[in-house]
Order: sequence, then C-alpha cells, then structure tokens
Amino acid sequence: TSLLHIEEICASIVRSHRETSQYRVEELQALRWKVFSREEIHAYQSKSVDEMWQHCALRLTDAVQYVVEFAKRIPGFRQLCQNDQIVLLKSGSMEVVLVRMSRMFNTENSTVFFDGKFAGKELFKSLVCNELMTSAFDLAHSLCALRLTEQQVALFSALVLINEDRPCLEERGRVERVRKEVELALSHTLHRDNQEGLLHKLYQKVAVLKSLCSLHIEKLRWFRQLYPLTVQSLFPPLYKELFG
Ligand SMILES: CCS(=O)(=O)c1ccc(CC(=O)Nc2nc(-c3ccccc3)c(C(=O)c3ccccc3CC(C)C)s2)cc1
Repeated sequence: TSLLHIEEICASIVRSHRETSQYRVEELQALRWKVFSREEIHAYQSKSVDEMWQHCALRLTDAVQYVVEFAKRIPGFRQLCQNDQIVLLKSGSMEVVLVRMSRMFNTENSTVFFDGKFAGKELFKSLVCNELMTSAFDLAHSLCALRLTEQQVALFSALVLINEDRPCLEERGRVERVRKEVELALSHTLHRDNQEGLLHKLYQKVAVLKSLCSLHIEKLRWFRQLYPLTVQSLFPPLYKELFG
C-alpha cells in the first residue's frame, strides 16, 4: 500500500465522516450552553419508563442511521458480502455512536447533547438504567479528554466498525484487509499529528465501548421483558434489527 493510497483512504474516510456526522462540531459548540431548565428536566423525569425508553430509542436510531451511511462510504465496506456488512453494523454501530457522542459532551458541566439542548445525567432518571448512563457519561468524559480532532474521530470510528474479530463473519480475511488499511490510515494521521501515543489510548477505549454496548443490550432485554408491546410496536425497526 503506497503512501498516496493511504492518504486517499484518510481523505475518503474523513469526508464520509463529515458528510454523515448529523451535527458539525461547530454547531454543537455553539449550542453548548443551551441547557434544559429545571421544569424541562422535571418533565423528562416525570415520563414513564416506557415513554422515556421509546424517546431515547428514537433519538439513538437517528444517530445510528447516520453511522450506517458512514459505514457504506468507508473504502472496501460495500465490497464485503451482505452478511458481513450486517454483522459489522450490528456489533459496531452503537460503538461508533458512542465515539461520535464524545464530540457532543460538555465536560465543564457534564452534559450531553440530547433533544436539542445539553442534558445532565439526572435527566435520564426515568430510564431506570443508572449504570448504563453513568458508563455512557464516563466514556464521553474520557473520550473528550483525548481531545480528538474530527479526522481522528473519523478514522477511529472506521477502525471500531471494521473489526475482523466479530462473531459470524463469513469472509474474515477480507474484513482484515480492509481493517489493515484503516489502521495504516489512522497511524499515518497520528504520526502526522505527532500524536502516536494516542493510538494506545484509543485501543484501550475499545474495551470500554464493548462493555458499554453489552450493557445497552442487557438493559434492552430487561426493558423488553417489562414492556414487550412497546418494543414490538413503538420501537424503530432499525433499532430492533441492530440491537434486538
Ligand atoms: C452522534 C452524532 S452527533 O452529531 O454528535 C449527535 C447527534 C444527535 C444527538 C442527539 C442524541 O441523539 N443524543 C442522545 N444522547 C443519548 C445519551 C443518553 C445518555 C447518555 C449519553 C448519551 C442518547 C441515547 O439514547 C443513549 C446513548 C448512549 C447510551 C444510552 C442511551 C440511552 C439508551 C436508553 C438507548 S441519544 C447528539 C449527538
């Protein structure tokens, strides 16, 4: 793989991220002090468990749809067989949403961008999944601390998605070849940014992403036991297909 080819892959992944990132960082920065009032927070906290879960599932599905679009534009992803594309999205799309969400977190007041304003953890109380929320906020904090550039978010997101160790892949070798190119692109970018040390830290985050996603699946199973009809008839089909 020539240097020119690596730079082409970098440019293409960064462009895909920019085209599919739902909100630009500048937009989110401009909104960062738009926080929910006490009355608005109280209104969210007064929602029933199933209402709040449904509300979040809709928001999360919006974010996931953009990640699906991002994946399709990663060089080599569409050349994978249909089964492997689905397998990678089922296991990786939530991880990429979490990586991306780090860019819409305000570490100064520990708020996350949600429904047009910035919300503290207490807003999500009626979800009854405090451990999941705590982990999601902690992850957002720790990713923010790395102060990733949009190029680094783009390449790390692609790396998280193109993972040949996912179960049930049919053409593992092909996924590995695509991942190798993404790895080269990320280390090339970090070298150019003079931040090689970041690679190790990013790989450490992969384990946290994995555990957060299994926590999400675990809580969804718990929720589905309590409210089967809500999930069946009111959750977005894409959410059920990817996380169900
Ligand atoms: C992601 C691309 S972006 O342009 O940066 C962007 C685009 C759009 C938004 C707005 C948005 O959908 N924010 C959401 N925030 C959270 C959230 C909530 C608790 C803590 C941390 C973030 C959402 C969730 O539903 C969520 C996310 C992670 C784990 C768990 C959940 C809730 C469970 C019950 C599904 S949706 C924000 C940012």
